[in-house]
Amino acid sequence: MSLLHNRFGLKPNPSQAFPKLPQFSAFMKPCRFEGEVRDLEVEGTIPPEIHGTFFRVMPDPAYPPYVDDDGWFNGDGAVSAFEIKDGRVQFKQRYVRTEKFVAERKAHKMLTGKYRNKYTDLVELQVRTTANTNIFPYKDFLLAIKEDAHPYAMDAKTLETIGLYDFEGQLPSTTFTAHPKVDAKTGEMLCFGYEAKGDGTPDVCYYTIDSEGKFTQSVWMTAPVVGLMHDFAFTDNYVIFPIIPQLCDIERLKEGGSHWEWDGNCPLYIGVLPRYGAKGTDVKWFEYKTSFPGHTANAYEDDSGNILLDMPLSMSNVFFWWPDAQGVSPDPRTIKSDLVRFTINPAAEDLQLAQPEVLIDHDVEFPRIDDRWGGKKHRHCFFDHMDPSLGTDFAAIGPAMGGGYPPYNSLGHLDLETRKLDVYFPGSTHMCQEPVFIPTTDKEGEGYLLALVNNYRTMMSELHLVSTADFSKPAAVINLPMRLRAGLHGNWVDGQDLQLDFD
Ligand SMILES: C=Cc1ccc(O)c(OC)c1
Ligand SMILES: [Fe+2]
Repeated sequence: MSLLHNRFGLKPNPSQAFPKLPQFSAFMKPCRFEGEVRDLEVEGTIPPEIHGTFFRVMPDPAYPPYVDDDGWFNGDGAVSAFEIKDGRVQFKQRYVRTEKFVAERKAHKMLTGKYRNKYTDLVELQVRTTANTNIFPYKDFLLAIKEDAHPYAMDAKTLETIGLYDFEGQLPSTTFTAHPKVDAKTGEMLCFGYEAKGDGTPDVCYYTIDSEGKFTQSVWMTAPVVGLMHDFAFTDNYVIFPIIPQLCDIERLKEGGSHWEWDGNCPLYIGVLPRYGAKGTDVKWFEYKTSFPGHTANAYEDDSGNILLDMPLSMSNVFFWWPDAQGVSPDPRTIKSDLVRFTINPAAEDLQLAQPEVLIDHDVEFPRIDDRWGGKKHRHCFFDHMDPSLGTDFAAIGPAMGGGYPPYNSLGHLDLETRKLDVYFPGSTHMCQEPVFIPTTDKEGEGYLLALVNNYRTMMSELHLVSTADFSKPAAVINLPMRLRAGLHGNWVDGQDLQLDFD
C-alpha cells in the first residue's frame, strides 16, 4: 500500500461526521453495526416449515467520504444474516473485510475516492471493490460481490471474510457480475464480467461453471458501447445481456470524473448469445429506443423459439445521480419502471426490437421468481411495487426517508396465467426492500416472501414474512431493535444446507 501523488488536490476528510446530505441522513444514515442479536422479537407466528437463512447486503460507508456528494452505491458492503429455525430468528451482521475496508479501518478514515474511479484515491490498492451489491451462496460459502472486481468469499456460518476468490485460478476476467444465475436443474452457474479487461474496456466475458466448480466455457465478446451491464438472463439455449445507457469513458475517469454518464442518444442494447458452444462474434446486439432496463425477472423460449424477457423498463434515467453530459437528469419523482416483456427472435436479421408488452403499469423493481423456474416458463413474479393510492402517509415520512434510492410501498405478485396482481401493503409509514422467495413445496411460487421493511415512524427495520397465498396480512413481522439502511440484493439458503454459528 503506497500513497499516491494526488492530481486533484483531494485530501482526507478531517471530520468524523458524515456529510449533511440526504444519502447520509435520517433512515439513510450509515448504520455501521457489527454483531449479533439473538431471538428477535416476532409478532405473529413463523411457520415451522421455514428453516434457513436470509442473507442480504447493503452499502454502508464505514467512514465519511472526502469527495463531494458521494453516492449510496459507493458504501462498504455490510452483510446481514437472519437465521430462521423453530419459529425463532437469530441475526448477525458484519462488514466484508475488503482490502479497502481494512486499509481505511487502519487509517481511521476514507482513503478511496469516487465510485469506481481509482484515479481519485489517496492510496494504491490492488483491489478497491466495496463488495456491496449481492451476497450469493456458492458451495458452502458466500460470495460478496460488486461487479467491478472478483468476489470476496465469506464464511457463511460466521460472516468472516475468507478473501478474494478467483475460483482456484479459473476466473478469466477481472470482473464478476453481481447477478450470477444458477440453472436449478443442473446446478450450472452462469456468469459474466464487463469492463472485463479493466476500467473503460468494451470487453465482456461470459462463462459457465459446472456443479463441481469447474469452468466449462468462457466466451469473449465486444460490447457496442462501454455501458452498465448490471444484470442478465438465460434460457435453455441463450444468454441475454441488456446494457443500461450509462456509459464509461476512461479519459473522464482519468480527469477525476464519474464512472458513468447517461447517454440519451444511446439505444438500449440487448445482446443475445447462444448459451453453449458460441464464439464471441456470434453475439447479436438487438436495439430498442433509449430506455433504462432494470433487473431481469426471467427469460424463457416460447414454442416458436422466441425469447421472452421480463424486466422493469423506464423511459428515463433511473440512476439520476449520474446525469448526462449536460448535467441533466430527470426529476426522481417522475421516474417510473413498468414491468415489461420483450419478445426477441434470436434468428432475426432485423436487430430493431418491437415495443415490449406492458405487464404492470406501476413503478416496480427488484423482481424475483421461484428460482427453480430460472430460464423456464415461469408463472409467478414477485417484486417491489409503488402505488401511491395504497395509503402511504408521504407527508409524515418524507423527512425521515433520507435520499438516494427509489421508494416502494408494497410487494407485488403477478400471476402471469391469470394476469392477476396481488399487493401486500406493509403499513402507511413503511417502504419495502428487495424480497426473497422461500419455497415450501415443489409447486412453483408456493411459499413465502421475506423482505426487510423500513418503518419511518419507529425508524427501525422489520422483516415481513408473507404467504404467497395470502397477501392480505403478514404471517409474521420480525422487529429489529435497530435500523438497517437501504440494501441491494439477498438470497435464501435452506437450513438443510447450512447452520450458522452463534456464541
Ligand atoms: C442496482 C444496481 C447497481 C449497479 C451498479 C452498482 O455498482 C451497484 O452498487 C451497489 C448497484
Ligand atoms: Fe442488482
